[in-house]
Amino acid sequence: MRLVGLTGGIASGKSTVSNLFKDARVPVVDADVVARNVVQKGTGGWKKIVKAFGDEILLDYGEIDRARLGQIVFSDPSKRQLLNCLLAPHISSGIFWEIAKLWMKGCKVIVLDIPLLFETKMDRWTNPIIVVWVNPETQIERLMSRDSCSEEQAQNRINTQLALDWKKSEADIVIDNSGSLDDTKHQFQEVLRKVSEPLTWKERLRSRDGLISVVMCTAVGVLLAQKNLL
Ligand SMILES: CC(C)(COP(=O)(O)OP(=O)(O)OC[C@H]1O[C@@H](n2cnc3c(N)ncnc32)[C@H](O)[C@@H]1O)[C@@H](O)C(=O)NCCC(=O)NCCS
Ligand SMILES: Nc1ncnc2c1ncn2[C@@H]1O[C@H](COP(=O)(O)OP(=O)(O)OP(=O)(O)O)[C@@H](O)[C@H]1O
Repeated sequence: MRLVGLTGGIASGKSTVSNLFKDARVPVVDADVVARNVVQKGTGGWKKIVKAFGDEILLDYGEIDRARLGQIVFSDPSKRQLLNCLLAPHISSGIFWEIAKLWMKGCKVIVLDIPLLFETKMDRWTNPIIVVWVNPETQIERLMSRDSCSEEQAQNRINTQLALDWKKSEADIVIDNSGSLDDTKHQFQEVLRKVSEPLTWKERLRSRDGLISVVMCTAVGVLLAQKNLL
């Protein structure tokens, strides 16, 4: 099994690229979706947030007010760290289960779309690592327009993550998403070709079919050895 890391900066275009993978029928685990699921009303993550941030963080129907929580944590590093610590175990086990489900289905290449891949050190588990990069002006423009926020708010959010240029320097593959969507789609074709290359023997061993083959071969070997001994 090949775990492909897909990361970048806020609003750099990860979801745009992960949609291209989905269109190409490559399964994607989206950490933002996992992070949303683990704080749904009544879950362990939800209880921790309510305990730490109080009832004021809830909407009328009991779900977390994400916009409000975002305002708090993106303007206060200690609160952000608290939220990260509370949710990290839930998010990593959520991602683990999503991978396990796809592994059991026999998927050989899985894309992990994780915004904080480097920050959470999950880059250790992925190879290759794709970084979706944009130039700073485009990033801030797209973030302001998507989230209807001020330049200051957008810059604050960007500053909460490791520098996108540093992430780019750590990448195995870089997609420059500063241009048009067609330009990104064009680069994506080459990326898809690379991630779809035949698995290495290590990756094959980690796949469901590889593990089944190893277990079968071992069982046959043990049976043959026993037969020879009798
Ligand atoms: C702060 C929250 C409530 C804001 O929710 P909202 O719906 O407005 O944004 P959403 O979850 O879609 O995230 C948008 C982007 O913000 C960035 N981001 C999210 N959390 C963080 C964080 N803790 N630190 C830095 N950037 C973050 C990511 O680039 C992400 O793609 C939410 O992002 C959250 O619960 N974050 C903590 C969980 C987490 O770490 N998520 C990232 C998964 S690796
Ligand atoms: N090549 C492009 N041309 C024009 N707009 C784009 C392009 N790529 C992405 N966008 C727009 O920029 C915004 C951010 O893109 P996207 O949501 O894919 O980023 P993201 O990295 O997934 O964001 P987040 O970190 O918040 O999850 C979206 O509104 C998207 O429609």
